[in-house]
Amino acid sequence: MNKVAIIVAGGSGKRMGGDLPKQFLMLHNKPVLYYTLNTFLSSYDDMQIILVLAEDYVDMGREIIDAYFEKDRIRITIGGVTRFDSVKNGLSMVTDEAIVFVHDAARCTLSADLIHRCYEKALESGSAIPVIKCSDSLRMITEDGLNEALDREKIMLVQTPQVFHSKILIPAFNIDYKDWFTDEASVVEAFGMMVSLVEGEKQNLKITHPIDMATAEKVLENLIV
Ligand SMILES: Nc1ccn([C@@H]2O[C@H](COP(=O)(O)OP(=O)(O)OP(=O)(O)O)[C@@H](O)[C@H]2O)c(=O)n1
Ligand SMILES: C[C@](O)(CO)[C@H](O)COP(=O)(O)O
Repeated sequence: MNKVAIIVAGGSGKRMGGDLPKQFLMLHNKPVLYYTLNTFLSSYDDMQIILVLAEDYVDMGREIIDAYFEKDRIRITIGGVTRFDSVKNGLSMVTDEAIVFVHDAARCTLSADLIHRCYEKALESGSAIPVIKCSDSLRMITEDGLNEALDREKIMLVQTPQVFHSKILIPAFNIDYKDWFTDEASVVEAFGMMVSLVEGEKQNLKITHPIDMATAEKVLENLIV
């Protein structure tokens, strides 16, 4: 089956702060985006990439591709205002039937094993959403402004890549945007379909705040053998 990864790198990294979006910050002398692209390209020889970039950062993205990768496996498209828009723009370039991986550029420490696990599950069931258990206790703020404990055994933390058969994901993204669409699973569910979960991995952190850069650097030290 064709394999296409839509790597969403069109965000501005407000929570990280600074002038440069986090996907272009350096970890061990290479940009965050390099590690994400490299893991996807190495995971399968026939993996194709659609890289979604904000218009102002297309040149920077091209420079990374030119410096490190074979150009013929990576296409670039422009992102949108929301993550949903960026994924939708990427999906518009998927023309053949495929297993589609949607992945945050900011999750640069995932393993190829996770990509393989998601692919196998999506082939079998149509979708694969990686999740991990929560190691903190959880509280929900209730409508009356108070709070109550949640059973953490019933809560899973959701990661990317979120992987679907193109026959599911493309029509799902034709529905109207809702502000609670924080990932592809929520879009597909709103479209009326269930999603399948697979075991994610703790190392697959989403670089969001400055402290995450130090953690990612440490994780990469163990990944780069
Ligand atoms: N309009 C957007 C918003 C986000 N993303 C991408 O979606 C991924 C997950 O988003 P997040 O971690 O929230 O990144 P930012 O939107 O850049 O961060 P922030 O919310 O702090 O501004 C990132 O790889 C980001 O580049 C995107 O492609 N297009
Ligand atoms: C897609 C995601 O990474 C799954 O955990 C997450 O929902 C992205 O959220 P953000 O608001 O863009 O940080």
